[in-house]
Amino acid sequence: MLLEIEQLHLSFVAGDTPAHILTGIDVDVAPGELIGLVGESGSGKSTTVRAALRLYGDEAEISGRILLDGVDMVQADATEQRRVRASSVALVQQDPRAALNPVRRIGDSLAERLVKVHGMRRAEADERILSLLTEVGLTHPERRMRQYPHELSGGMLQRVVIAGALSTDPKLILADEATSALDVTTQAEIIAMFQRQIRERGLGMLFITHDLHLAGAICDRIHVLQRGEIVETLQRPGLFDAASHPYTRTLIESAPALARKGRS
Ligand SMILES: Nc1ncnc2c1ncn2[C@@H]1O[C@H](COP(=O)(O)OP(=O)(O)OP(=O)(O)O)[C@@H](O)[C@H]1O
Repeated sequence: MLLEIEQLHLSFVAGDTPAHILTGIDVDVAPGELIGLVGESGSGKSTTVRAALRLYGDEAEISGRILLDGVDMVQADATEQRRVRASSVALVQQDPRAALNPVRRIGDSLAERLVKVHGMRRAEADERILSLLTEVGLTHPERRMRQYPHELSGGMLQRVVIAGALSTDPKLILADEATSALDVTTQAEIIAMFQRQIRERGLGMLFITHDLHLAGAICDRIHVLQRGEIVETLQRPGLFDAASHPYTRTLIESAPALARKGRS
């Protein structure tokens, strides 16, 4: 298993009264699986991912078990947590501009991690990045490497961020609303590329989205999150047919009929 979250509870403790955010979350992702975590804004999706990576400090109190690539991230010290984050897993978030340094050329930004953290020679890093930029569907990859983030569109930049995420050969990708800000065509292309990576590299992916119908079109299994609690898990075959929780039914029915029709 690449990710095993078992009975994760989380409270933010800054301020006078602790805010209890996550209640008993259970999520597993195996190699080659595309697992959805779906809920409305504020339901706790990003908090679950950030907690799994142990990106919170003292402000969050965590209990439960989080195994990332076999390492217990709750018990591991900070050095071990950093090692797992650098080698086994990649996080892709909604805003690619936040993930890239605006005053550095794209090639320099992407190569830096490979050279500094993974000890690659710069020429080797450049070659790898060039091939990944091509793989994620960017035209003129050599030119892109010399450009700055402001010279590229949001969709192109998200492809750059995904190439960077794949460059360290992670086993697991945490995609947190990674396609939500993109137009439908780019979204479809990036999702097709994710699916290819999952099939060809045996990657596992936790796909976090507020869009239940999108998750329904691509995921093997979907956990529905409401106010920090998984209220229902939808499985194939059947998926939406078996949905019984009122919150899941509301999410199913709230999508425009056209979108439902297009994706069914
Ligand atoms: N650092 C923090 N301190 C206190 N509360 C927080 C913190 N981070 C998140 N929260 C609260 O936790 C709850 C869940 O937020 P979270 O960002 O995980 O939701 P989400 O489902 O990812 O929503 P969105 O799609 O809008 O990002 C919210 O009520 C939010 O205000």
